[in-house]
Amino acid sequence: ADATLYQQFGERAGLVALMDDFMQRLLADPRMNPFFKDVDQAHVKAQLVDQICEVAGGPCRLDGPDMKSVHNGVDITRADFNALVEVLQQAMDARGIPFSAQNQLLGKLAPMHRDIVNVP
Ligand code: HEM
Repeated sequence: ADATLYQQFGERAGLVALMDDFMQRLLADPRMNPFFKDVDQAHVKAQLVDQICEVAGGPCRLDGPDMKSVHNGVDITRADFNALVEVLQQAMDARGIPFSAQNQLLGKLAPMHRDIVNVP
């Protein structure tokens, strides 16, 4: 059978490694650093692992506030959203996640912009 999306991300261990690298890249990116430098990075990474695991069809559930509540304390533009996606793509490339799997995940995350982008 074909590998599931969750399997193509290396299951939970693969997602933990991906989110560790992603957070390092967010902090290293001058566009993203101001958003993430002062947050509880370990917590955000752990929540992202659960969320992506769930979105990719794995056996996890994100337990936390909805995306609108999480992000409404921060001003986020469409350009900010696109920059975060770009950094995520770099992290996925670095881990050798197949392009088609990357695109499937991004297709599931993209509609969340409606709840996350809150500045015109
Ligand atoms: C599809 C895109 C995104 C997803 C799936 C996502 C998901 C998440 C999740 C799961 C959390 C942790 C929530 C919790 O504490 O329970 C979080 C927190 C956060 N996100 Fe996002 N996010 C996205 C886009 C963005 C963008 C574009 C920005 C800003 C450029 C951003 C900034 C933040 C910040 C600053 C926090 C920490 C909030 C805090 O702890 O006060 N996120 N995000």
